[in-house]
Amino acid sequence: MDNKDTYLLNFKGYNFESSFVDADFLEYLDDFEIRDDDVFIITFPKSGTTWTQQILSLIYFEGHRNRTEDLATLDRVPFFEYKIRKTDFLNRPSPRLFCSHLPYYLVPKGLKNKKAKIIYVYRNPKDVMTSFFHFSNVVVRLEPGNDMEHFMKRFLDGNVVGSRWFDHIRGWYEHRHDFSILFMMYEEMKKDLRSSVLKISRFLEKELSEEDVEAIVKQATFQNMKSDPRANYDEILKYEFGKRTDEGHFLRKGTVGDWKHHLTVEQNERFDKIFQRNMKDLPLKFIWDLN
Ligand SMILES: Nc1ncnc2c1ncn2[C@@H]1O[C@H](COP(=O)(O)OS(=O)(=O)O)[C@@H](OP(=O)(O)O)[C@H]1O
Repeated sequence: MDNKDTYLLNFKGYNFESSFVDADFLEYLDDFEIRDDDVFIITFPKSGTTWTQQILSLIYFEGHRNRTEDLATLDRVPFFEYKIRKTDFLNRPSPRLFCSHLPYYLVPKGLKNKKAKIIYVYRNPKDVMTSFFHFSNVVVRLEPGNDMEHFMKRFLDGNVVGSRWFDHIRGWYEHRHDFSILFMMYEEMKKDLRSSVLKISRFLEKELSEEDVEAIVKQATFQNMKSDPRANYDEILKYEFGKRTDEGHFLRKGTVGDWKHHLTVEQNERFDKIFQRNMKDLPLKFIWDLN
């Protein structure tokens, strides 16, 4: 392990956020005991983790009725590798729901039993980078004072939490046959949330009534999640971790194509060239804009 930056912890070539990670747990990841009914959301940061946490929590907890209890989405679908809460989430009763940013090669080997399920959510990387830039420079100030040029270099070089975006998605895609995995695209979720909820519930073999679906879709919209403190990290970051500034929100815009307002023409062309070089043989489709 080595510390390239104060907030990055590199373990086996992958960058973690150092403040929430337990080095002993990382050593034990491979052997962590997976149960057949475990469900993992896996993402590169800023690709739709919180959104899918909310959908999953509603499918499993109480999607069919109003959410009355106080439990945050994060507590229903906690992070696997990050100790964000003190509770022992790992030993919860089944079914355990987790979210994670791990690369394919660091997840517990038990996931290869193909019984436990993985939902991998991906998003076009220009919007991922834009969202990440905002989060790191405005919401929590991991990298105060940096401009997009500086951040883009870090993002493309993989000097961010999650390491290189290209490696993360390629790894998971190329090893998809080793796992029981559903690929979801942020932009498709944005285009048609209802179909996305149905796709996820079918994959999880969870039957939903018409009423359930309506309630889940309603509670998983950007506006609803932004105004419900249980469904976003604004209060958690501010009052529990003391990390959040008063500027910006964890749920910032939730749109497709906002990168156009943040990248110069030259930066965009440079990004495209690097994207082509890294992705040309990967048959995944991307949506860069929804207009
Ligand atoms: N319901 C809903 N609809 C549309 N978009 C949504 C929704 N919930 C979260 N988001 C957007 O997802 C971005 C945050 O990504 P993550 O949740 O993956 O972040 S993290 O990795 O957990 O830190 C961040 O994107 P940006 O708004 O572009 O910054 C969130 O706004």
